[in-house]
Amino acid sequence: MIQHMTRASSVTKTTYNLAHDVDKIYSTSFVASRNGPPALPWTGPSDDEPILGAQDEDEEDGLSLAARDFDAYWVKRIARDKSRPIAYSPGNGSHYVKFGRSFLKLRRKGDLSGLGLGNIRLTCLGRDGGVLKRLLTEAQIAYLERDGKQTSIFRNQQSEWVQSTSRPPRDLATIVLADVQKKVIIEDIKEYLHPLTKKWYRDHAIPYRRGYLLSGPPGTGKTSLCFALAGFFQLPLYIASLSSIPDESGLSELFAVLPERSMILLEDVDAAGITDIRAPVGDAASEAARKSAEHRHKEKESRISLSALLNAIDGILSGEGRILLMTTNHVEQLDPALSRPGRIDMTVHFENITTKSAMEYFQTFYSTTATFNTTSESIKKYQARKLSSFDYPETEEEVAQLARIFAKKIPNGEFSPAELQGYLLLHKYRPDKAILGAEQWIKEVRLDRKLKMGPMAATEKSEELVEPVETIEVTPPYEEDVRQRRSTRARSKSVKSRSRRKAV
Ligand SMILES: Nc1ncnc2c1ncn2[C@@H]1O[C@H](COP(=O)(O)OP(=O)(O)OP(=O)(O)O)[C@@H](O)[C@H]1O
Repeated sequence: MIQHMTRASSVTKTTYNLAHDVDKIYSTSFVASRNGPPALPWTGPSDDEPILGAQDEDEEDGLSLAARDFDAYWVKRIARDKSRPIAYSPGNGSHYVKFGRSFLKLRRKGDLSGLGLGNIRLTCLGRDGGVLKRLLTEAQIAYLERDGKQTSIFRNQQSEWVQSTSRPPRDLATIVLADVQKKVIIEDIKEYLHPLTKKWYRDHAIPYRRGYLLSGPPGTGKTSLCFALAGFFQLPLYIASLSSIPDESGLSELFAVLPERSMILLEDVDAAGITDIRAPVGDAASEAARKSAEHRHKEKESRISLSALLNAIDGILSGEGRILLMTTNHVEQLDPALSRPGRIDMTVHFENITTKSAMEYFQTFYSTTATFNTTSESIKKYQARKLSSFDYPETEEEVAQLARIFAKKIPNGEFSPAELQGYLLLHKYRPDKAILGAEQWIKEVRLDRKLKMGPMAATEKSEELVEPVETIEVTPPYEEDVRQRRSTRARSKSVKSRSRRKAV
């Protein structure tokens, strides 16, 4: 909001950090905080007073030092953490700032305990408010330079959105999901975001909103897909869990202030213990949803009713232009009213890992481009040391060959991608060990599940569990395969050197 006044122009803003833009702040009242974003300390009370702590070292430098000498790196890292930069920001009240040649008055009001800036009112003397507009434009540009490519993530704190972090986008290629499913959802969102679609909705008097339901067992990539989609479309992601919202008016407030072109993720909607059930009495699916909701309501006493949730999603106060994503582990337990078209326009089903997807996952995990993506000599040496006892695949084709051997050992649909990721993380640099240890890992996970199910189930299931793992046999044996790869490599090297000699 920009106000022109007879003698002064002023602007009230709450969104941008002004630290980059103002040249100097003349004030004696500052708030020192270690909570603020360390990269953006405000100018301190005096130019001579150093800002304590330094910026984070360049990531590549840190990695190089760690690769050479982990102990030295760790001492430095801890010292740096202990002297985290202290950010000074103007306290509540009036301050004077110099921006270019102009003096501006800055008045701050609000809660200084959190990360937010509270309410800042800027006033400049004179009739020309242009200096304020310039300041805000520069602040916006500085913000975009710093955070433009990152995915901004907001979480609800009670009934307010608070930016929790910005992080580099997750590549969609790292999500194991059938290519066709990925393509369908991306095309659908593209179509929705198209300006002609918006016009079409308006012309047909249909509320311009789109909803997706992501369903599947735990750890199959529902939340990860939301992060990746937000990164792909460069949209801010707003995440809320129904159980953390204090009451129904809080819920509608959260939906009402969502900006156009944003994504909102409601996690585990089946687990929220919604308090009224609208499924019609009669058919079996609705009955199941009703019973399960009643049961969960008894257990959780959620403060949010189903009608309030439906109202927030598509009521009159709910903003337009946003994309709603809901995740659930039990699609069958959702009230049909929640998932009807108009609220949920597309459902994406996630599954446990299949033999085929295990192969793809292994390939992404050990991709040579991801592992050797560095120009630093010390990091290369470190990797060479780590891999010295093993002939790490040099090409993507070699990784694919190993992936095929690995995938044969993974039974269809028994393990989640999260479980598989946990296992492969134990062998980050050793795809050979991941292959050799797979049967043992499968046995251990099965045993672990049996123990978690309790002694009764354990006895019932014991038959199943002692059965040998069906997919164990690997032909050719792993060692033989490595030998084959080595001899192919040696052959291709000798062909290359022969043709080089010929060329000479
Ligand atoms: N399909 C997948 N592709 C790639 N990584 C995955 C996949 N599924 C799970 N993961 C990995 O497993 C972890 C958990 O995944 P995520 O939180 O997305 O699962 P979820 O389906 O949302 O689980 P929950 O239902 O328990 O919330 C993440 O670290 C993620 O990298």
